[in-house]
Formats: sequence, structure tokens, C-alpha cells
Amino acid sequence: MAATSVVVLDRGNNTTCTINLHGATVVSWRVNNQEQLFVSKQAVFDGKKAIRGGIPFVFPQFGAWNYGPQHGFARIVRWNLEKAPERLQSGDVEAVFSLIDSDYTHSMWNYPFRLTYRLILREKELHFNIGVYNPSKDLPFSFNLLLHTYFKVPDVRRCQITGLYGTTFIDKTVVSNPMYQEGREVVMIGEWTDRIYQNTPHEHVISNVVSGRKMRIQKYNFPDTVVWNPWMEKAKEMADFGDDEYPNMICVECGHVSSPVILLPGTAFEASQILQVM
Ligand SMILES: O=P(O)(O)OC[C@H]1O[C@@H](O)[C@H](O)[C@@H](O)[C@@H]1O
Repeated sequence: MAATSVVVLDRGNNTTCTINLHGATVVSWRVNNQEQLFVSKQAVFDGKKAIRGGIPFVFPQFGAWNYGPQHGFARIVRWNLEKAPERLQSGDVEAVFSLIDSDYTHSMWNYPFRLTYRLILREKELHFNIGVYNPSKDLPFSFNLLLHTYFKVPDVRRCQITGLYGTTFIDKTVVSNPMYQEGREVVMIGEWTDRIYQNTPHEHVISNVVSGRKMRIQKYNFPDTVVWNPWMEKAKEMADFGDDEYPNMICVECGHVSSPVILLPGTAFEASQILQVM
């Protein structure tokens, strides 16, 4: 893919964030030279396939879709760079990306829309502000939206995720998609895991990410938290994911997926996420 497809936010001190315009996928976030995101060694950068790792942008569908590809089209189309990286007075660096409807998106989802995706790189934080606008005069639309974050970890079996205790989750590893209540104070992973936790609190902390540190996730207007790791067998089924890579990633994904967002004509939906290395 051409070099111009990549946008870099550079805050100095080897703190950078790299966004591939293909899907506006965040493909790297380095804090003091320490990579925080997992990208598979087998990820494909052909401008067609979704990038396996980083932070793919899931919209307007989460999961399988009758009208288009799994997890929607936003992660497989080229976004616009609305505002090139700019240093703010605080020293932080901001860039804005956007996506509007096209003939291609209309072939799956026949609505006009405008997505804006504002990223701000701070010293130890990455901020994500998302806006979805419905420019139609008369048609509402409904959608799912999710940031499919792949955190890099030395060993997923040693990670603990807070903020899930007492919440209801859908277990997607079982065909009937049963619902349960989480009884653990902190969630650990030791097998194929694919869960949609519903109405989760504004904050999660994942322990034992890179360098044994903690990662704080804060979210606004994202009621759901998806926790996913393919483990060994499912990893083997994915061509763009190494068989032995599953211990080195954990997906903790904030989104609005278990119920759709319904957006009336002329209105906007906003949501945000903050990732912070603790
Ligand atoms: O292979 P994809 O389309 O990127 O999806 C990866 C995973 O994404 C997760 O968010 C889903 O809950 C899983 O069911 C899915 O397997």
C-alpha cells in the first residue's frame, strides 16, 4: 500500500500513533517507544481486507451481516484525512478522519451518512471522539458501532479485566448465544472467548499488558464491551493470524452493539473512548 495511506501523529519522546486510511485503522500506538497494540505478523495490507490487529472501526454492523461483510464496511474502505496531524497548545497531537456514503456503501446500506473520527495523542493516552451524522431530511437509520481494539500483551492468561462483575453477557462461542451473568470480580481468559458484555460501566482496567503495566479504558456512550480471544483452534482457522499469536493479544472492544443506535434525520450520535497507560 502507498506510503500516503498512513498518517502519523508524533508527540515526541517516541510517542506516536499511526493510522492507516484503509478503515481508519489505528495500526500502532507507541508510548515512549513501547508498542501498545497487537497487529498480526500475518495481517494483510492489500487495501481490501480488514487489517488483523490495531483498532479496526466496526460500522454499521457488528458481526455477521446479511447485506455485506462481517463487521460492516467502515473497516475496509478508505477514509479521508479531514484534518492533518496538528500540535495543540497542550503539546498533544490531533488528527481528524471522515467517511461519507458512496455508491459502494449504498449497495449494502442505502443511507447517506457522515462519520467523523477525531484522535488525540497525549503523553500516555489516546483519545477517540466519534460522531455519526444522519444528513437525511426524512429517513432515520440504525447501526452498530465498535472500536475493535487489539491490545498487545505478553501473555493473555495473566491479564485481568475489571468492570465486568455483575453484568450480563452473551456467550458467542455457543451457537444458541446464551446469556449469563458475570460472577467474577476480575475476568481472566484461558480458552476461546467471545462475549458481549452489556451495560458495562464507564471504565475497565486490564492488568499485565506490555511491560507488566495496566491499561485503563474509559468509554462514553458505548454501553457494551466485547471480550475476544480466538485461542488455538480458532486462530488456525484465520489465514491472517499466526497459529501461535493468540497469547499475545486481548481484544477488549467498546461499542454500541447489543442494541442498535437509531439516528433520526438531521441528528448526530457521539461516543468516545480514552485509552491510558497507567
Ligand atoms: O475475523 P473478524 O471479522 O475480524 O472478527 C473477529 C472477531 O471479532 C469479535 O469482535 C467478534 O465478537 C468475534 O465473533 C469475531 O470472531
